[in-house]
Amino acid sequence: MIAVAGSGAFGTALAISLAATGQGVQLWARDPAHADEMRQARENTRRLPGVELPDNLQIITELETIAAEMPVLLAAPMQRLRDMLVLHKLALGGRPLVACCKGVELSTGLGPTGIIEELIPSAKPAILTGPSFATDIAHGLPTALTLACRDRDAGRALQQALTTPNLRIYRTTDTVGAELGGAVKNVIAIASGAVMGAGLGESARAALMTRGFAEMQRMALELGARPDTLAGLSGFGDLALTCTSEQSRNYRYGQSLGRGESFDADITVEGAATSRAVLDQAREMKIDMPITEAVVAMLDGTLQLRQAMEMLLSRPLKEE
Ligand SMILES: NC(=O)C1=CN([C@@H]2O[C@H](COP(=O)(O)OP(=O)(O)OC[C@H]3O[C@@H](n4cnc5c(N)ncnc54)[C@H](OP(=O)(O)O)[C@@H]3O)[C@@H](O)[C@H]2O)C=CC1
Ligand SMILES: O=C(CO)COP(=O)(O)O
Repeated sequence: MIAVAGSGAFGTALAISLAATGQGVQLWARDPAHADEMRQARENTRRLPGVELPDNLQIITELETIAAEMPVLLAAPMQRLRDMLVLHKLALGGRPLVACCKGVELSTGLGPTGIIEELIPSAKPAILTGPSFATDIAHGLPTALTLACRDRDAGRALQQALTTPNLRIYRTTDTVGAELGGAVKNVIAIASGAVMGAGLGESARAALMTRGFAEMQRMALELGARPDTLAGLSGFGDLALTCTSEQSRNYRYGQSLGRGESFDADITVEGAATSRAVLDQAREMKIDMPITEAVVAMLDGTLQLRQAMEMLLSRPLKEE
């Protein structure tokens, strides 16, 4: 038995995938009307339309009903994770909590496991991240993810619990690397989408992805991440997926910036707030992150895409 808190696209997809092992899965929705809709339609029409919810997936609206010590996957957006934990602190304590969000909190500079540690010290924090689109997971397409947990034994148990026939889980204790890979790749995906939206070409995108990967490494290694984590699913893997697929909301958001079009403000775009949080931290640590800086300036409207490209191309020539 396992529980997923948050019935957005990703939480629902993970719940469906976990249910495919035959075990009971509880999926928590914060909005009772949404829960009722899902119970009646056996589908999450709001967030993940077109996929049936299996019979062994139970929709719940009270986190207090989840059995003690059972792991809970936390599938709220990054900037909402704190609110969710504050509200449900008692129900979530004393168990493994697996963050399924990507990013850095704007108000504190913390990643998901840092927020869990701060608010629910009795929990065992972990993060599930890596290249995967919710619809792919929900349709049972093969996917590989990284589970990062500083507690080695808890990490092993979670790896077993979260593996499904189509979802292969790799394990690490490097939460810093796993979190930063997932956070920075969304910033670079916005930049990649902008370059493609403006018609600057695939060669420019490849350069941006590579130099974006260098930014990811610069910050993460300084913070103690391991190089192999960044080269793995949660870093390079997710960067490659998100910077090249129109399934990605961060990429599509970037495309609309590049085309000078507006974008639906209700769509979750984690890289927007995270780019600002990463840049704040980079400035504090005196780390050079020019692509992140350009993304933030474009989001603030202080720089147009063409100017951003000129800025990046006119930087002093240096060794790779
Ligand atoms: N979608 C994907 O393909 C993937 C997503 N992720 C990550 O998963 C995370 C969630 O994204 P995703 O599921 O796609 O987002 P969605 O936009 O589909 O859904 C967001 C969900 O979070 C809920 N929520 C919002 N605020 C709160 C809150 N304060 N407390 C509790 N729940 C809240 C929403 O509830 P309500 O509906 O009631 O508003 C909704 O169910 C992101 O960090 C994303 O990067 C990772 C890999 C793949
Ligand atoms: O994280 C993801 C793919 O791994 C999903 O990307 P988006 O949030 O950009 O849709």
